[in-house]
Amino acid sequence: MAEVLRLDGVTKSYGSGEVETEVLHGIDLVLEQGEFAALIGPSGSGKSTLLNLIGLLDRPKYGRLSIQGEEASQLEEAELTRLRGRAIGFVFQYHYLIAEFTALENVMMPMLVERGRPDAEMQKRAESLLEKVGLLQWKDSRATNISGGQQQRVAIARALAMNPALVLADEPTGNLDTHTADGVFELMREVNLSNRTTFLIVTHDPRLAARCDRIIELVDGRIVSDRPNTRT
Ligand SMILES: Nc1ncnc2c1ncn2[C@@H]1O[C@H](COP(=O)(O)OP(=O)(O)OP(=O)(O)O)[C@@H](O)[C@H]1O
Repeated sequence: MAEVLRLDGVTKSYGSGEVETEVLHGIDLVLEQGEFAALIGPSGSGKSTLLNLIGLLDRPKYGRLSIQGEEASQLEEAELTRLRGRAIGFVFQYHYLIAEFTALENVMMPMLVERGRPDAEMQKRAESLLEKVGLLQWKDSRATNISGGQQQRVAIARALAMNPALVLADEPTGNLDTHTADGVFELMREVNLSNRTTFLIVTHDPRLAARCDRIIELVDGRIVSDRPNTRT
């Protein structure tokens, strides 16, 4: 199986000198293509910090981190940005859609950033992604004129725009009611199964974690348990 992510002995500290505090202590983690994993743990255990490192938004203090075999610590900022854009999709608790843009334009954004100018192919791909998330008929609606669940579906379509190997989702259903959360979660699962996209999902919701294939638990900056979930 292809390895999408590898962390060896990754640490992260905040502050410096006497006030430096290590919040991640020697994280080892491998995610293979097609995995659907939950990252759980109490508030302050380091989940978002770990997601930021994996998402190449921040750098570890020590240790090695590679995405699709590319060792990130060796890369310059510009190369990191390129790797991030190509390999990783992000879904956050708040969707961060651009309010003035339509659903279609929001989904096209990552492709525009990469290629500079809109073209017909980009538009076709954005339309097919919106179709996949069940929102093609809303493509010309402004991001603010659709419901919270629909906004999060657009955010998922946007995360998939560059066909990433890995999607990092930080409390993707945290703002949604149970029914809508279930729909958004199902959608991520469908994408995982149909494209073999790897998902790492931070969640506080034990119901959702229980529907992932693997549950990784972080406590005080350490992985204290990492187990396959047999209940799915
Ligand atoms: N920018 C920062 N500067 C200093 N300390 C930080 C910073 N970000 C996080 N921390 C600290 O690092 C630790 C881990 O925080 P982190 O946000 O990663 O935890 P979390 O598990 O995601 O929590 P939550 O579930 O509440 O989002 C906490 O002790 C937090 O106070």
